[in-house]
Parts: sequence; C-alpha cells; structure tokens
Amino acid sequence: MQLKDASLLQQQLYIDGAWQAASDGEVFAVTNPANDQVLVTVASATKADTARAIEVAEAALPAWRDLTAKARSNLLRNWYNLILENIDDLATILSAEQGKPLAEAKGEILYGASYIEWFAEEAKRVYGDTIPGPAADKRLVVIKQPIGVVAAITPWNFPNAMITRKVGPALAAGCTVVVKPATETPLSALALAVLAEKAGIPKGVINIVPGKRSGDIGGELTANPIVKKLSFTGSTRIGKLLMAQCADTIKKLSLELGGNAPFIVFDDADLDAAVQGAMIAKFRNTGQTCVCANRILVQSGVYDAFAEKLAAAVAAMQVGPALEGAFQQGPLINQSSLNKVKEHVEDALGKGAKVATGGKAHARGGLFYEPTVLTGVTNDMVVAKDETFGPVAPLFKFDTEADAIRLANDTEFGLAAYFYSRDIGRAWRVAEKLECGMVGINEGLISNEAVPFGGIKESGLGREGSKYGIEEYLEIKYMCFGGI
Ligand SMILES: NC(=O)c1ccc[n+]([C@@H]2O[C@H](COP(=O)([O-])OP(=O)(O)OC[C@H]3O[C@@H](n4cnc5c(N)ncnc54)[C@H](O)[C@@H]3O)[C@@H](O)[C@H]2O)c1
Ligand SMILES: O=C[C@H](O)CS(=O)(=O)O
Repeated sequence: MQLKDASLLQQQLYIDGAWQAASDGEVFAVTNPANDQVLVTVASATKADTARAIEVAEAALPAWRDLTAKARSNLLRNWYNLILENIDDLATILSAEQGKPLAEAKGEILYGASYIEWFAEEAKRVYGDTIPGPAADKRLVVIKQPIGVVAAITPWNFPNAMITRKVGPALAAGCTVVVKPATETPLSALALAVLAEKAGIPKGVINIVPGKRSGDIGGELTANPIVKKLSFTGSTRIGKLLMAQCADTIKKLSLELGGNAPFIVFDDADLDAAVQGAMIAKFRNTGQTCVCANRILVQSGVYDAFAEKLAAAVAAMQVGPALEGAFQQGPLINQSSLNKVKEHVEDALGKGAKVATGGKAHARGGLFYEPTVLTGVTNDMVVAKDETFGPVAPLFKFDTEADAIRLANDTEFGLAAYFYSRDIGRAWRVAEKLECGMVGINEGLISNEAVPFGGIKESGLGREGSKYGIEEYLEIKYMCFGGI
C-alpha cells in the first residue's frame, strides 16, 4: 500500500490518545478482499481494554462537554480539513481493506467528511426553549445536554462514513466516544483517529477498540453502565442482539440496520433515467450498501424494454481490484458474502428465473462475481425476502400501482425505496404509501449529510445526519423557576 503519510496506517488500539497493544497481546489479520493478501495485523481489543477505553472516555467527558460549542466546532472543522487534505491516503487505505473501487472510496471520504463539516456547524445550534407557563410566578425553561459516553459499533461496507456519521454529532453535542469498527475494516477508523489527534481533539474524547472478538467488545460496550448511548450500524440480526444487551442499563439507542429496498419502474417512467438510477441504487459498492435496490419491480408494459437496457448497462461494467485500475465493481467482502450471492442466484434460477447477464462467479476468481441481472423473478424466491448484499438485480413484473405498493411493502424492512414515474399524482400517492424511512423519486442516489438517514420497521431506530442527527446525542432537561 503506497501512502504519502505512512503514519495514517496504524495497527494498535487507540485509547486515551495512546497507541497500544491489546492487553493479552492478541492480533488479527486485515486482508485485501481483492487478493486475500494480509495487509497488516492489528491489535485485538479485549473486554478489559474496552472497559479501560470506556473509563477514559468518562474521564475526558467533563472537559469536552464544558468547552463552548464554538470551540468544539472549530476542532471538528480542523478534523474536516485534515480529512480532505489526506483524501488520497484515506481512500487507498479504504479500498485496500474494503475493496471498493478507488473512485468510490474517494467519494466515501468526501461523504464521511461532510458529516464532520455538517456537525461542526450543528454544534452551534443546539437550542432550548422558554415555555409560556400557566403560573405567573414560574418560569419554564428547556435545555439540551450531551448524553455522555457513547459507544459506536460500525459495519465494514462504509468504514469511514459510518464512523464520522456517529462521531461527528456525538462530539458536536459534547459527548465522548468509544468506537468498535468492523473486524474486516479497522484501518480507516484508526486513520481517522490519527487525524483527529492532529486536529487537536483532546485525548480520551475519541477511543478506537478494533478486534476480532466482537462479542467481548460489544458485551462490555452494552453492559457497562458508564456507556449511556449505543449507536449501531449493521445487520438487523446483530442490532436485535445489541438492543437486548442494552436493556439492563436502559441505554439510548440509534440503530441503522438492514434493508430490502424496492426499486419500482412504472409504465410512465423515463426508462433511460430509470436504468441510470438502477445502476447506482443497485451496484454502488458492488451492491453492498444498506440502501441498495434489493428488488426491482417493473410494470408489465415496459418490462422487456427496461430489462434489455439494464442488462446492456450492467454487462458493460468492468470488474477488478481497486488499486490495479479504474473498475466499476470490486470483490465481495468475504467468502460468506460471496456464498450468499451464489445461493440467491441459484435459488432464483432453480425456481424459474433467467439470466439476462452475469449469473456466475467472475473469471478473476476469488471474491469477484459477475454483475448480474435476473428476469422472471417471483416472490417465492429468496431474493424477494433476504438482503442479497451483492451485485444481483432481480427483476419482478407487476401490473397495477396497487400491486407495486403491495409487493414493495411485503417485507419486515423499511429503510429505503425508489420509484420512477413522471406522473405527479402517482409520485405523491406512491411515496406516501411506501413503508420506509427514505424514498428516491426519479433518483437512485439519495444519501447526503443534510437529510435524515434511517428506517422504520426492522431497519432501525432514529436518524443520522440532518438537523435531526444531533438530537440522538442529547438529553432534554426541563427547569422550573419558582417564586418569580
Ligand atoms: N442502515 C444502515 O445505515 C446500514 C449501513 C451499513 C450496513 N448496514 C447493514 O449491515 C449489514 C452488513 O454489515 P455487517 O456485515 O458489518 O453487519 P454485522 O451486523 O455483521 O456487523 C456490524 C458490526 O457489528 C459487529 N458485531 C458483530 N457481532 C457482534 C456482537 N455480537 N457484538 C457486538 N458487535 C458485533 C461487527 O464486528 C461490525 O463491527 C447489512 O445488513 C447492511 O444492510 C446498515
Ligand atoms: O450502507 C450503508 C450506508 O448508509 C449507505 S449510504 O452511503 O449512506 O447511502
């Protein structure tokens, strides 16, 4: 890995501003999914290391909380500027450990930095209330205060942005954090810590505990009463586990979980725009995003035309290792992810679906899979119910608008949905009836720092980003002044 600043590649725990080995000396390998080569080994935090990080975060809390909002804002802006200055190295590290094409990795660094920039500003806008009360001799006031020590557990698919989307608002609100990055992708988190320290963020405010023993680390983060808030991004299965583990200490929760996004193409859609939207909504990060179109529902009148256009666009994508060329698709993150993609395709084909393009492991071997379009997909197939989390676009056919909404909502998930129609009445009817937290209307890329990102049903709790995001790290206090 060629870096301009080698200090960004760290291999130890980051606790109280110090780089340190795990208390038992354990390490784990971080591999490049494009070639299965070991990049580095990283210290694997123990339960005791995690407890120490929590205690350090508690000790750092008063001084950080008592800084003025502007002082916290300035430090976050310093961090933002340093992230941008080091974008090339951060993107190289990200692509090496996660596999996404370098152009996408740079896009993620800009996206991740935008959350730091956004919350550097939001820090200065944590407003309270004065309330006109019923009694003449009382004055009623509401203030907002930081929740305290925050635990953040993040996924491998966006190893930079999923951290800044939590740490940004937490620090802006006056909280301190302990971050457990995904076992597959700890290097991006450690590089962010290097830059946070350079930005002047005091020791103990940000602590990073990478590790292969997720259960031990998570067990401490969820059980320790010092931790007042857990912000988790990952699968619904693990989210439910962590939610239960937090119950004994009534921790506040933000959960950004799994998805099963429908992508609906109506007869009146601009088909070329719909294909463009489907390409990004389905194949961004090689299909490994929580808001990926998992089911593509196409109205019968345009089904064949859309399928033909989409298959042609998908077949044109180049697949390869991020650091060896300008590819549009990378590898799956690990063997179990590749196996899941294969199982979903084989199940669909076994039940009557047809391959329009792709449909098998890529000639490059390893964790590469051919970007795939399946036609003739029906609701009895696994792809209809489970999150594929890979480069497979299953096309379902529907007849009426009511059919489309029923099919779209037939899932326990409710994160994102997309549809293409040029009928304004239909746009309002469908957007209001879709059971999800975010809707793209004639748009396949909906995420940015200014909007409330999150879902309903089993896709999670709370929102990240936007003017709402900082509220997740604040407590409301009502104060009643009597005897006035
Ligand atoms: N809603 C969102 O914003 C969003 C964003 C990204 C990913 N996701 C979802 O995440 C999933 C893919 O990411 P993933 O494979 O990293 O998810 P995952 O749930 O397997 O892992 C997420 C994080 O939890 C950790 N973890 C795993 N078991 C744990 C345990 N017992 N205790 C504590 N921590 C534990 C992992 O090490 C990782 O850091 C998909 O379902 C995707 O939809 C959702
Ligand atoms: O996969 C999870 C991310 O939240 C996707 S996005 O980049 O924020 O849309």
